[in-house]
Amino acid sequence: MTEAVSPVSVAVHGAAGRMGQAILRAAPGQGGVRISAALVRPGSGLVDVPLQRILGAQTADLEFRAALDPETEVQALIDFSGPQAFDGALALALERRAAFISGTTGLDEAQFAALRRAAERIPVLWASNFSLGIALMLRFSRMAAKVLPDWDCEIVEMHHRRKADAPSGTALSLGQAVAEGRGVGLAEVAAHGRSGQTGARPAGQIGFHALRGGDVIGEHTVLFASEDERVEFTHRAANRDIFARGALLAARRLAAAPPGSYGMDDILGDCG
Ligand SMILES: NC(=O)C1=CN([C@@H]2O[C@H](COP(=O)(O)OP(=O)(O)OC[C@H]3O[C@@H](n4cnc5c(N)ncnc54)[C@H](OP(=O)(O)O)[C@@H]3O)[C@@H](O)[C@H]2O)C=CC1
Ligand SMILES: O=C(O)C1=N[C@H](C(=O)O)C[C@H](O)C1
Repeated sequence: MTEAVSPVSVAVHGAAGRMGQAILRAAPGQGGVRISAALVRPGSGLVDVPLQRILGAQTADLEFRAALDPETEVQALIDFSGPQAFDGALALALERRAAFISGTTGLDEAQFAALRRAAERIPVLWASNFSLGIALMLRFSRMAAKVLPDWDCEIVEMHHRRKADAPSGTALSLGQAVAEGRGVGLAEVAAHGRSGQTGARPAGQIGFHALRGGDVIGEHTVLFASEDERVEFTHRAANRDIFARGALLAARRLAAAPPGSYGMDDILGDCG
């Protein structure tokens, strides 16, 4: 993948949120990118407030805005907002012919279809998780599911009390990887939580369990159990910088890429 030579102009959509702020803070330390806009919800109390007043002197010398100034250069748009705001972000990237990088979870099928259509016109990367550790865990999970076809698989995740969607997008991606490893459709084998007289666990089921509490940034375990043994893969995020760095790296790499649908594997390359 050819990288842009001069710093890539990046607009952040959802800039007031936990992830938006993490990206704005991480950008100055990450070479090859320049924040050109920080977009917040129209009506937000942050409209026209300088970023540096909220995020410190190292961040870009810009104000939060509710709309993109027509003069502002945007080569990549990074979106971490919510399903209700996602369509507007994608429309903006298409209008500007900018690369679209989104980590927003809880999207519906129509929104994923819109992403696929957009990829015919601009570079698009949607990932439920931008960390290196989860990219690796997706590979392990697919591989383990293939090697251990008869073992029971359960996916457990825990997040902070403010998370709006469940199970997490990452848990669903991990479930998808397991289903792919087994050559089955996830929708046919997924079970979300258990309660009451459930009966014995059906063979081949993939169970999802979502815990919520406190300020947990994101923890995921994929567990495979047989009668005699158990294998567990666990990833724990210690901060949001791991997601921010992944999204900024994707922006840098995709700004000069041809239209298409990209994944974190395209960005990170072969980890071996
Ligand atoms: N893929 C990954 O690696 C990761 C994905 N995520 C996902 O990213 C998303 C955001 O997470 P998080 O930052 O924790 O959530 P927050 O709720 O902290 O942030 C979302 C932000 O989007 C803002 N917003 C709402 N509507 C608009 C709009 N029309 N224009 C611009 N901004 C808008 C909200 O504004 P307001 O507060 O004013 O309503 C809020 O500040 C979630 O879907 C989450 O699951 C999170 C972490 C990592
Ligand atoms: O909302 C969050 O916080 C997170 N969401 C993503 C998800 O739904 O998988 C990724 C990460 O775990 C944090």
